[in-house]
Amino acid sequence: MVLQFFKYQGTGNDFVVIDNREDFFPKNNITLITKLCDRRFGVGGDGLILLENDPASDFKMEYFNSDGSQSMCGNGGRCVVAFAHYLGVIGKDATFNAIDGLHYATIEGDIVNLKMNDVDGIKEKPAYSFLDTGSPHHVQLVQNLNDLDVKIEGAKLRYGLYGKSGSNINFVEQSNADTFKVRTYERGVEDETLSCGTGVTAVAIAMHKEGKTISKNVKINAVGGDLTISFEQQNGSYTDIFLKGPAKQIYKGEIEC
Ligand SMILES: N[C@@H](CCC[C@H](N)C(=O)O)C(=O)O
Repeated sequence: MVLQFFKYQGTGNDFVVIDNREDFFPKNNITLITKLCDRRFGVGGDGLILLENDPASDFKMEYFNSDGSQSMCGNGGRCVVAFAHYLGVIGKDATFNAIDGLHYATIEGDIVNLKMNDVDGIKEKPAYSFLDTGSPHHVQLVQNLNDLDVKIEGAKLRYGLYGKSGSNINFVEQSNADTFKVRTYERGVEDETLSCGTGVTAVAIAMHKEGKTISKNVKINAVGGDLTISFEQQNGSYTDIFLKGPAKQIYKGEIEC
């Protein structure tokens, strides 16, 4: 089988993206998914995204981590909106279904502003917060973020604290009143990625909840680029959450599978 693919990145979180509106892709074939995401034997990427038809919205995003597991991906969501725009499936805005439900997004140039689901049930512990922004996230403030071995320290927490299903692990350092540097260990990739959209969303909300910032327009410097998270807060719940930043096509190609 020859597969046509596109490669996208959102602040360095990179994805193999496939137009599956004709429903040809064998989604149960985990070996194929892991091969496509393999950086030596395949195309390479932190995950695979299928754009599909959806009866209730403009399209559906099926997201797979590079190990074949599934969850919500914020940067993937921004990239699939850019892909839908490139294909002519959407104009300047879109609604699409994902594993965590319906999302709204706008696109202007290569900037995608993606609405995330409301967040509540934030668990605050002395050393960290845990919350779900479509995917589960541990958020922990650290000193000397640049010197941290994120793969080693992230894996310890991912497996040690969260059992089999695990969590993504975000390490954070505050830069100023409304800006934070973030490095993320992603479950399903089992390594540090250059950016994680649901992760930086979790960081912005956790930092606001912990009182580290009073801003509702939080700036994040991820390793692969900058993102902005805006939100409202009502009775302990976070609503109107938007994740904004660049999403770009890098190249397209074909692979024999
Ligand atoms: N990179 C993603 C998150 C992808 C899912 C995550 N690895 C999980 O399995 O929970 C993002 O941008 O949000």
